[in-house]
Amino acid sequence: MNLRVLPEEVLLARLPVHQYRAWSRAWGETTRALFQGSSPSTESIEVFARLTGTPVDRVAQARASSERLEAMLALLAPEWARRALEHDGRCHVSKLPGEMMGVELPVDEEGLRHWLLRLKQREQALNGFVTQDIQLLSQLQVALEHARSQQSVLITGETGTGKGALAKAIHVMSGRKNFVPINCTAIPAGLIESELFGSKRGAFTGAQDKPGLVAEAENGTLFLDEVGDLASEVQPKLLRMLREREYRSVGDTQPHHTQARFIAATNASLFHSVAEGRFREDLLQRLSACHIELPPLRNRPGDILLIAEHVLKEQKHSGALTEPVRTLMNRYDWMGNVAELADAMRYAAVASQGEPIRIAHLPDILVAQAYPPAGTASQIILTAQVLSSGDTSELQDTFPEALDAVLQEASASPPPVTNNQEVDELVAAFVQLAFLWPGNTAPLTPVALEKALDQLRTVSLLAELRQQLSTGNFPRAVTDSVHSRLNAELQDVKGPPLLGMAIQVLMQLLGSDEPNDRSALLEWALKFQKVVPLIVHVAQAIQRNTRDEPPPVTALTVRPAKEMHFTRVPGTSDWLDKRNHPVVERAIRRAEGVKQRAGELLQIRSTAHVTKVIREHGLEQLCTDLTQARRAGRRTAKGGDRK
Ligand SMILES: Nc1ncnc2c1ncn2[C@@H]1O[C@H](COP(=O)(O)OP(=O)(O)OP(=O)(O)O)[C@@H](O)[C@H]1O
Repeated sequence: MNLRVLPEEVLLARLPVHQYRAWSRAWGETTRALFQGSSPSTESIEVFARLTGTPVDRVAQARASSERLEAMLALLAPEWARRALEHDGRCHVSKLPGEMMGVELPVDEEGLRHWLLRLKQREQALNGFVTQDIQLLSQLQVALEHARSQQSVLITGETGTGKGALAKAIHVMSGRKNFVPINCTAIPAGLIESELFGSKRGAFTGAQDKPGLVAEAENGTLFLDEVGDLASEVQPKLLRMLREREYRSVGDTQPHHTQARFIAATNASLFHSVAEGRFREDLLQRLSACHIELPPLRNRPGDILLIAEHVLKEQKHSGALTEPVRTLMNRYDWMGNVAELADAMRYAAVASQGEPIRIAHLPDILVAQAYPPAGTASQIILTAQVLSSGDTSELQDTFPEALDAVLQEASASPPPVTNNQEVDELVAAFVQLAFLWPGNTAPLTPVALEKALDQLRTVSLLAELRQQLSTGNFPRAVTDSVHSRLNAELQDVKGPPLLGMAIQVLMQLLGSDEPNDRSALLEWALKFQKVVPLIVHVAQAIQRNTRDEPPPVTALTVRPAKEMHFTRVPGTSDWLDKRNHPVVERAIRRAEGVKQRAGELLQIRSTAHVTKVIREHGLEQLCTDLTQARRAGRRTAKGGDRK
């Protein structure tokens, strides 16, 4: 049975651990998508098929007739299912972290040893080539499968996407001897033939007996970089060599045989070049026995920080990036792809002298291009991040004016919302600010809660900071005064961020099963002045319900003291009242995607995780109550209409 739903197999034989994690995350998300709702999307079936190496129609059929992953696996892999049922120790369906399911693979020890050996080899090979992009991972899979063959590989992709790095990885995997690169652009047309094939003494002026790069790559790999620029007179000779594994040195009459393996790379479209007559079609066919197209970095944004950390570690740096830097890196348009990213990180590693990378350590061009325009929500996010990163010298050095503008704007009125993206960013800004609330696991007392409620008005908190910043002396005194003021304010606000919890409650509500189009919700709910009071209501509800409890109350266990309905909590009905009700209704109906977006921005990968956080914080009951209250409110409103 060619079914590869085996994280263990991936772990042991197919991918190194960090890539296995990406794989298993995709696996988890896909299986969840498959089993959420009644009919799974075509996309999730396709992804599942790709991940498992099972034909799409078989997956679709199996899914149609099973309600659980185990049952589906039983259809696709009955032998495993039988053994799993019989509790065969080495074959069972097991739960992986993050509620994922996996099937453990029965392997004999000999096989396991063999796999481990191969794993080690692969890890080494792909050490310098990191990705979590699922499409690229499957391309790598193809590459690795071809590694040991003698077939030529053609790697295409924009400049700096890592063609050379991948060629090297394939070479290492092949277990061959030398890796001999040649850049076909760099060598003049007149010289390339002798460079490649070698020459006989006297073949041309100054010619010596010289073996070429093909000979050097015997039993190894010849990497033809920028092959699209290969001189047209050399193309037939290369073709002959690929076909017959034979070539002649310049000036030599005797043919030589070669066992070299050829990997070619280009950022030009060879298909175009063929159409324009600049590249031979038969040569292209020969070179591309296995073709891998490397996607540009903009199509795999999840790789940006992963590769950045990897490059930093290569530079013996800890790999730590401050939050604002992460934001800027994600905003930057990496035209030069991984090569540009790697250069930027090498620069930052030197500039930071081992400290976590801050904005000031990044190349100027990156900061200038990626820094969001003044007054936008994105700028608020960034500002909030900088403030919370505890290193305001970054701001003073680099953006005092920008910060001032942001804070002024934010305190005067919510940033203007011009389009959906801006609205999204506002949400993000708000959620970010909420999550920046300093917190720890010490008890949350009612007094502290009172204070926290005051501070829930994030905008006024920012305004206060602005006040502090504008009256203080740059640089140290300001920082100190801001910090001491904040510290005094927040001193006894302990526990996980209250505002964050409240937002999660809100998101849980808004992310209820109603589908699609979030713009009305966003327009209504996610402007600061409207969300803040709502959040405060929720927070006050928590407070009221905890007041009866003798303090201290640990925030981690903040939950209604007894079974209660949210509608009974005084002060909460006004957001469900007639005036707001239709708006809330509409908003909730259009809420799909908010949790996900917020989750993404918080680097919480799945909505399930957000839900988990809510669960962990004991807010589930509150959510249920809120949802019931909403439904009850809806019924009342309908009843009212009928009257
Ligand atoms: N996936 C990756 N993981 C880690 N480092 C990478 C990755 N891809 C590329 N790099 C690094 O980025 C740099 C540029 O990569 P490389 O030279 O292979 O790109 P290229 O596509 O061959 O560029 P060009 O088109 O200019 O020849 C190298 O330092 C390489 O090690």
